[in-house]
Amino acid sequence: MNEIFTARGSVLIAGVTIDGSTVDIALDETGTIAAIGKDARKTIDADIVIDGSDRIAVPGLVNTHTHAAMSLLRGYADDMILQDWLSQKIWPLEAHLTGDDVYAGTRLACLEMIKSGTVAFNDMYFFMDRAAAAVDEMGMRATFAYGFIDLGMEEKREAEIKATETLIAHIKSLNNPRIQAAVGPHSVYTVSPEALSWCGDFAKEQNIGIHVHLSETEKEVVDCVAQFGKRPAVLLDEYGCLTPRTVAAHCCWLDEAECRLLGERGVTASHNPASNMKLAVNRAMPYHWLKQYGANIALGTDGCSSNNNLDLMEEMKFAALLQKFAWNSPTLLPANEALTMATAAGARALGTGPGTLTVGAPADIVLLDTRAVCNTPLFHADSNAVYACNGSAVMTVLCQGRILMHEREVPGEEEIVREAGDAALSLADRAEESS
Ligand SMILES: C[C@H]1O[C@@H](n2cnc3c(O)ncnc32)[C@H](O)[C@@H]1O
Ligand SMILES: [Zn+2]
Repeated sequence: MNEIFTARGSVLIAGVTIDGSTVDIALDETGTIAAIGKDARKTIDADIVIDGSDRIAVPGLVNTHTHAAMSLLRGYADDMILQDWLSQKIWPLEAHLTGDDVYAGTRLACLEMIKSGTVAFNDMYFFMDRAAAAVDEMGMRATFAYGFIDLGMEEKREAEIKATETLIAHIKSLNNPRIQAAVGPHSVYTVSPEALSWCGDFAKEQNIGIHVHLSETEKEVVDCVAQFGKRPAVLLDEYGCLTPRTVAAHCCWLDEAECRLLGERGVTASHNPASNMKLAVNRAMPYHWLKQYGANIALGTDGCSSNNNLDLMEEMKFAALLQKFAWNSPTLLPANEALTMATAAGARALGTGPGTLTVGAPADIVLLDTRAVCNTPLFHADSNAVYACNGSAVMTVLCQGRILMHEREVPGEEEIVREAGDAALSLADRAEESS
C-alpha cells in the first residue's frame, strides 16, 4: 500500500489551484486547515507533501440523503412506481438483510462516494451499528438514523423505539467526532402520529437531528390531507419534527406555505433529482420558494436502487438541469449554487464545519484533475465541475486531513468490491428461496 495512506502528521498540498490562483494549503496534525496562500508551506514542517500542480481544490462533497447499504440493491428493481417498488421488491428483500450485509454494502457505498469526492453523508437504514463501523474504517464522516417504520402498529412502534434508542446510545458511546446519530422517522405515510411525536421529542431530548422523507410524491400529500386534514410538512411540524437539525429528503410536492414553514424552522431540504426523475415523482422540488424563504438547500443521491449510483458530482448537474427544465427558467440554480448545495449547505446540514476551504475549517478537501477532458478548456472551474465532469475527475480526497484516496487509489478497493458483490448475490438468493 502507498505509504501516503498510513503516514500521519501535517500535510502540505503544494501549488494547487483555488479560484484561479495557485496557492499552498497547509494542514496541521489535527486535520484542520492551518494556512492557505502563496507561502503557506512556510507555516508547517510537513510530514506529507501532495503535489497540487494540475489540480483544483474544492471542499469535500456532502451527500445529505442516502441509504448507503442499498448499494447491494443496485439494479435489483428498476423502472417501477415508488409504492410498488418499495412494497413489492425492496421491502421484501430488505426483510432478509443482515448486519454483515449492511457492513459490506456500506463499505462499497463509502468506496463509491470517496471515488466521486464525497467525504460525508446522511444515512437512513438498518443495522446502523455495522454501517458506523464501516464508515469509521473508511475514514469518512456520517450521520446515522435507524429507519423508523411502524405502519401504525403499536407493537411495531415499541420495537422501532427500542431500535432507535439502542442505535443512538451506541453512536454516542463511540465518541467519534466523525460519526453522529439522528432520529429517522421514514415518512408521514409509514410512521404514525404517535411515533412522529415520540421522534420529535426524542430528538430534542438527545439534542440530535432528524432525517425524514418529505413530500416525495403527490400521493403522499393527497393521502396525508385525506387522513389528517393537513399537508405533510404541517403534520411533521405539529409533532416537533421540523427543526434546524432536520434534513427533509425530496420535498418535491411542497406548496409555497410549506416552503415558508421550512424556511422559518431552519430545515434543510435535500434535493435528490436523479431519484425523483427515475421514480417519476412528476414534480421538481420548488427550489425558488425554498431559497426565497431561507431554507437550507442541500443535495442527496438517495439510495443506489433509485439512482443508481452515489456520484454527487453527477447529482449537481441533474439538480441544475432539472430545476431549469421543470420551472422553465435557464437562470435557476446556476453552477456556483449547485456547488454550494453539495458542499457548504450539506456541511451546515450535518454540522461538519463550514464546508469551505478556509483557515480553521476541517481539512475535507477534494482535488480535481485540471488535465481531464471535462476540464479542457478551463474557462470556469465551477461550470466544468457541475456541467462537464463527473466523479471520475476526482483524483485525491482528504477527510479531516486523512488521505482517503490519492491518484484515484483507495486502499482495499478490490476486496471491498468482491465482498459486496458476494453479499448482494447471497441476499438475493435468500430472498428468492423464501418467496
Ligand atoms: C429506510 C427505508 O427507506 C427506503 N427507501 C429508499 N429509498 C426511498 C425513497 O425514495 N422513498 C421512500 N423510501 C425509500 C429503504 O428501502 C428503506 O426501507
Ligand atoms: Zn430515501
